[in-house]
Amino acid sequence: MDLPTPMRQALDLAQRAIGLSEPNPRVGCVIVGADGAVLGQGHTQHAGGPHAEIAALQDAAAAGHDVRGATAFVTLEPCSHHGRTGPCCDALAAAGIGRVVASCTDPNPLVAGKGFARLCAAGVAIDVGPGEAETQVLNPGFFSRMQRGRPWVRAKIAASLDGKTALDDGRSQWITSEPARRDGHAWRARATAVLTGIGTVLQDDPRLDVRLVPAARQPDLVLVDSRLEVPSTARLFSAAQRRVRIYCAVPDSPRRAELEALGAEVIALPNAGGKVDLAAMLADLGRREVNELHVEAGFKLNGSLVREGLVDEWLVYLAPKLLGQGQGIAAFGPLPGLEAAPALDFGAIERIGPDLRIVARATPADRG
Ligand SMILES: NC(=O)C1=CN([C@@H]2O[C@H](COP(=O)(O)OP(=O)(O)OC[C@H]3O[C@@H](n4cnc5c(N)ncnc54)[C@H](OP(=O)(O)O)[C@@H]3O)[C@@H](O)[C@H]2O)C=CC1
Ligand SMILES: Nc1c(N[C@@H]2O[C@H](COP(=O)(O)O)[C@@H](O)[C@H]2O)[nH]c(=O)[nH]c1=O
Repeated sequence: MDLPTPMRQALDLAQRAIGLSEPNPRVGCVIVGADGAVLGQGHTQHAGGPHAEIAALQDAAAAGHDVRGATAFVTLEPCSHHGRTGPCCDALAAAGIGRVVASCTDPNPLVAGKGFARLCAAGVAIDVGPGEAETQVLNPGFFSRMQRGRPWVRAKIAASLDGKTALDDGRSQWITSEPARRDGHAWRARATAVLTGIGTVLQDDPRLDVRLVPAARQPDLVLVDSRLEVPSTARLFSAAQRRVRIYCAVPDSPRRAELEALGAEVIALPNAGGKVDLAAMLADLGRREVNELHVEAGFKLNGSLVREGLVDEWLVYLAPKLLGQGQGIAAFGPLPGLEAAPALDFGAIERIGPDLRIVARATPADRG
């Protein structure tokens, strides 16, 4: 079905909220008069700032447009609750908007349908549906958190053409090109948080921040470190204004206070094997409003995440290089074999500089 032009414009605006609106969804709004002229438009701003509908109403007011009787095209059900901002449905009704066309109902079970009900009660006509699939694709993390109580997990891997992600001795070396690494930073920037394992920190001392592309905010850093071995001097602590959470398996470690003094939050979630309980960690991150979780980890943590069925999407960069048998480390530790392998669907495949970028998603049946 062809989308109405204003809804297409609203979806384009929603894209601009990527990396900005966390933990709020990426939403766009276009207000159109009876003659089809655009009266105001906007998208979700930073958390605590205006939602898309308010930004569009403000835009219309700034241009001196009268929106009474106009139609608001918005990519998600207008909110009905007092959160960091006031309810958008009340603002639309108070401004005299005559009709709201929304892509879909809010996936938050606590508020779903309430915005529409309030608009109806205020005499505003409602249409729901155009752009629903596009809104879900744009907001996998928000929908995942609301519907499954955990983030959308996207694991990035940078590998040689034969799938090796590090040298045998674990030495850090760039495998992929500078354009591919810059592209990887853009994916970091859209995530609420970046996750890594202690093995990667001890080997590479990575920063795992966004430096190669502009960023409205730095994603949080999440570290899986069973025994709290991360050195206090690790570079991941040096990024300014970034929240660092460390999941461990030792509730009473003497290192906790030292790491907390560096500003890190330390959370003990042990599993039966004395490592971090990864499913419980994802549920905890969901409660802490993490929408998209960008994983850059080594073969051990990647392997555990795959074996537990916790990865929703793969972002794989392949460099035109071959390391061959006996050289280089595979992207994953042992997996259960071809019969039990998780089913994946390829999505977009693009060339980034000299490398390839492949996006693959776990099929819905294989997502947790
Ligand atoms: N090319 C690429 O895309 C990337 C490559 N790398 C490379 O990977 C290498 C490091 O790999 P690796 O040592 O596997 O590091 P990881 O980042 O996978 O960290 C692994 C550690 O996480 C801890 N852990 C805690 N709970 C769990 C759990 N439930 N499941 C699995 N692990 C858990 C374990 O520590 P403990 O035993 O203490 O419990 C384990 O040793 C480096 O050489 C690095 O350069 C890393 C990232 C990306
Ligand atoms: N080797 C490799 C990558 N490795 C990943 O990048 C991390 C370093 O991040 P930073 O310290 O922020 O620059 C490193 O620890 C590992 O997770 N990434 C890539 O895009 N291409 C590559 O060839």
